[in-house]
Amino acid sequence: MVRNVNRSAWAQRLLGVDHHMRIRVAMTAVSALLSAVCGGLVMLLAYAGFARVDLSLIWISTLVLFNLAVLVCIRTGWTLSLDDPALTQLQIRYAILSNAAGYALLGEARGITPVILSLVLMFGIFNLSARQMLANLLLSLLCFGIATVVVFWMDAPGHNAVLELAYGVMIVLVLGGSTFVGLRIQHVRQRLKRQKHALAAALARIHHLAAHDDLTGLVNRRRMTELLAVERERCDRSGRPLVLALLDLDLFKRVNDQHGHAVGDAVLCAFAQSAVKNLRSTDVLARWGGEEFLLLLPETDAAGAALLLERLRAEVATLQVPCPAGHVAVTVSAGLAESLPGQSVEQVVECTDEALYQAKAQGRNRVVRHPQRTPAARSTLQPQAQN
Ligand SMILES: Nc1nc2c(ncn2[C@@H]2O[C@H](COP(=O)(O)OP(=O)(O)OP(=O)(O)O)[C@@H](O)[C@H]2O)c(=O)[nH]1
Repeated sequence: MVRNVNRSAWAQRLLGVDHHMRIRVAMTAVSALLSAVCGGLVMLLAYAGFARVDLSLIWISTLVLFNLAVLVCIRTGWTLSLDDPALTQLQIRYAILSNAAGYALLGEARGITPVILSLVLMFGIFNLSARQMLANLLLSLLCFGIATVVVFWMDAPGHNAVLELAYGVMIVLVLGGSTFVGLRIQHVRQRLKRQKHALAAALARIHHLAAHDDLTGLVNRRRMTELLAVERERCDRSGRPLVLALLDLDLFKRVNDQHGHAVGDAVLCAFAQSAVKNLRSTDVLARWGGEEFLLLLPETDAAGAALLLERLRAEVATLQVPCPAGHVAVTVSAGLAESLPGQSVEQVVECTDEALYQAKAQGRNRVVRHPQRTPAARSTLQPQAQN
């Protein structure tokens, strides 16, 4: 257990804490390790007489030093502000130049360099675009073409027209093949990425549909019930009363009967839009039933809520919803209630329903506040405003 903790502390120190940093450092370290192994192989070939030891040493030293410098730059966070914080393109471009130089300098051991390069190109698969990969392939072919000319020009040991031709074909095949595989993997990755985004969008849409009313776009009854439970707990903690209002479009059946269901739907939408415009961002208006809407007013006392509802009622009365016959006008009635200590959400909603019933009974197009907070008025419901 203690050993595991020590090991992870060491891993954190070496690779960093950030997930992306860890991946960058690990990838660069693996690439550096592979370069070191390839360098070892070249040295082996040099000591076996296939390449000049001094040139091989210079070639390997620059390769290892470059890799170490890149590793330090990444691990210290120096590259974080760059577009390519993993320095992938720089590493690959360096590998292309270095291996092409190796091809020209390493004598009979030069055949190993295109293989090393194809290995390095693989590291670009995850970070480079298809365009960058193709550009790297072209640069590789160009550099190795120049290196081949240099081999002939310098009369490098062991060179021979047939052998160089074979190497040339192999270089094209190895680099072209690794780039092709890289492009395929890129393609699959891009498709997976697109599918992931599409799935995330579909999931967000499903969440939205589960919580919202299709017609008006308002929060639906299910979601409102959850929000009410949360607000109830908040009120319990703060000692504030829960303030709710139930709103109902007046004589809405008549709108449907006279103008048709589609116009009725348009009226519902127009009402919802107009109401939302008059609310604060913290207020929540939900479609509670057919033409019934429940309004949750956090951080608002009943007096403030009554003022807001009155403003909303007046605004709705000015609505003119276009229809084939001209315009439809509607009014709204509202029942307002404020919770007593210990009252459940259902009880408060019941109070709003009673107040709404009174608003309708008193002639509609008005706001009625439930009187349960004012004991003197318990037997009568108080109209707040009327036309
Ligand atoms: N167009 C449309 N109509 C709906 C929708 N949901 C409910 N309704 C209609 O709303 C009407 C409600 O009518 P009632 O409950 O009788 O009440 P009202 O005519 O509004 O009268 P009061 O409430 O007493 O003012 C019914 O005709 C329902 O069919 C809807 O989504 N779209």
